[in-house]
Amino acid sequence: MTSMPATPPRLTGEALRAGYESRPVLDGVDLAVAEGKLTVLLGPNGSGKSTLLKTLARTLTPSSGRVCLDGQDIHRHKTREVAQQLGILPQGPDAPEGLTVRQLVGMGRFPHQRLWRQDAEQDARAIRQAMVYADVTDFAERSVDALSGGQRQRCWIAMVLAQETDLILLDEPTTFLDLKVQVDLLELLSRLAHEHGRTLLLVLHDLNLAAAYADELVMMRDGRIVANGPPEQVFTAHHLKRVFDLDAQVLEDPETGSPICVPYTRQGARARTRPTSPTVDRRAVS
Ligand SMILES: Nc1ncnc2c1ncn2[C@@H]1O[C@H](COP(=O)(O)OP(=O)(O)OP(=O)(O)O)[C@@H](O)[C@H]1O
Repeated sequence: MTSMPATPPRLTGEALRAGYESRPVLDGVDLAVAEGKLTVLLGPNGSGKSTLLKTLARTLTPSSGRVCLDGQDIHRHKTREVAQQLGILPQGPDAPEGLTVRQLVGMGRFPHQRLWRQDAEQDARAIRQAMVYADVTDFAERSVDALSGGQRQRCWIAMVLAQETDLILLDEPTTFLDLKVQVDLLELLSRLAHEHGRTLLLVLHDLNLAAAYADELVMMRDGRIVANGPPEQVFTAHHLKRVFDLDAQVLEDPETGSPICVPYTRQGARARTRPTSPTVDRRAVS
């Protein structure tokens, strides 16, 4: 029996160098974003994660190397064509003043609309579904700028979901969200990949959530990829030290088998083993 050929990656970066005016950031990055999987980009502040995301989404033009969408240089595709296939949520986006949640989510439909051709039913369905997924239906008619940081973040996520693209790039989508909402969102994104075949690339800062939900982890430092592969292979004490300069031990989640990192907190450990106040033996007092 012949095995099915693996789907070739639709989005790739080859030998990417990119940055801002006189500040080079990406230093020769090669990345093929795994199809139908959830990939998480990890790295310390300033390591180039957002720059890589923006370069892959065509928001930033590389000074050398190229990004390919379906095998063709992404800059050769029309903007609308790219927007129909790739949705990006940048870090800390701003909504125009007074915009309601429903209007913001509706903006995700722009790439699918033309002056002379609009499918109102399809748009309304996509907007409704995205609002349910991101759990923002309750405040659909409220102004985005009158919401809390976490509620606003969910509205932006709904907007990207309403775009109904196969490729979804999210820069720190869990910022401002409480832990339960972070977990709910990662469950949803994971379902989009595993049940609906979407390809997701996210930047996260929470190492353990990244290790728990990612199919692939990409670890960056100083504009370069240091490690790339399934969490069980790359989420190691060695890489955490090399990428984050973090001293930690990596254990295995007894339920799921996912790697978990426990940072060594020397001060904390010392405080626990050396109590600051004298211990009182209650039996001696009574
Ligand atoms: N618009 C800009 N103009 C000039 N320099 C920038 C700009 N955006 C980012 N940089 C610089 O590029 C470098 C990489 O930034 P980038 O935002 O890609 O890092 P990051 O890994 O996403 O960081 P963080 O985790 O803090 O969001 C940093 O030194 C940053 O100061």
